[in-house]
Amino acid sequence: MIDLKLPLTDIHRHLDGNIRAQTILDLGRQHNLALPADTLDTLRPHVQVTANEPDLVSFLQKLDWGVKVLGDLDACRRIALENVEDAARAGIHYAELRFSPGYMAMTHKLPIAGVVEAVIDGVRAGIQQYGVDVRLTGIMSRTFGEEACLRELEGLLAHRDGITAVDLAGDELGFPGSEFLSHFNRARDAGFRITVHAGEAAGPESIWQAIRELGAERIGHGVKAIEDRALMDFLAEQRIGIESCLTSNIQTSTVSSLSSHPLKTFLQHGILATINTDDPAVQGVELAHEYEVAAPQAGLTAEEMRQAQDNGVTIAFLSDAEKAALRARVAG
Ligand SMILES: O=c1[nH]cnc2c1ncn2[C@@H]1O[C@H](CO)[C@@H](O)[C@H]1O
Ligand SMILES: [Zn+2]
Repeated sequence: MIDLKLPLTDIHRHLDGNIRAQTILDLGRQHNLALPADTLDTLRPHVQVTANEPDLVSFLQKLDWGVKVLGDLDACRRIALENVEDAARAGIHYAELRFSPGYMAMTHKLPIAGVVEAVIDGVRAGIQQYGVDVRLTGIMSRTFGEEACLRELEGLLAHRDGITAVDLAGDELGFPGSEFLSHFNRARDAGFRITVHAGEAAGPESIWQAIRELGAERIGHGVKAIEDRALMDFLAEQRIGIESCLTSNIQTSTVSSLSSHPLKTFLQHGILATINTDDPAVQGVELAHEYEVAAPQAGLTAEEMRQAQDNGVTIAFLSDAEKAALRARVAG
């Protein structure tokens, strides 16, 4: 259940994991690209999860067609703008949209800094048009290795003012956080806020590593913290928030069923855990589904959902004044 008096936030939402199927068709035609299907219905199974995937890496392949159709920087601007429209339609007041500029640039060899600029542009236009408050997080896609991540970081640094935070995402098992120390040292020196995907495919040690060595202020997913009581204590004490994505965790087979999802325990433990989508278009779910269907199935009470919703504002990458303004705007 969504509390209408509180801001609705989605602070873990991949912009390049939320490309509309119709837009994939349009861009495919526009750039003369061979797609696996040419109608919405037949394309859908290629770009959307239809049955739970066996693991994270299989799930992530569903994002590939969305970025393969990004034939030029205008296409990047378009999907950024549409993402803000989608967030507005979902009733979201404040969204942190994350994207991997190197992943978006890869197929058509677009300039990475150009992709960053186009996304910032599209999002700015969307904010004007739809009135949603948005911040951007740049992702380094670990799946493509250290060098590729360095190029992503450099593209993000070239547009430092338009980017709030950096993140590490992709294949957590194949590419441990320890390979990216220098990237995060540079990101922190530049004043970026830090969130890291950790404890999704790998265990609690990956979360410890993200906090201690990469400087994570928040953790994406963090599911495996449930296996380490000392870590849960630490997350609560240090106010390191968890960005939970319930349906995503089922679709990647990270958690076997919602009734065994650790979000409820995290909240009971006093951890600043939140409810988010991850990759809405790929998952075929929006944020309302997470509050109205998934969270109750994960055993959350109305009060626990309200707490999670409130935590979304508390751990947002905003200043205290911005958080207060956001709360006041919605409380009306
Ligand atoms: O649930 C997830 N876990 C880990 N990485 C993810 C998830 N969803 C998307 N990406 C990764 O984020 C980048 C695009 O924004 C890509 O690297 C994609 O694989
Ligand atoms: Zn994610």
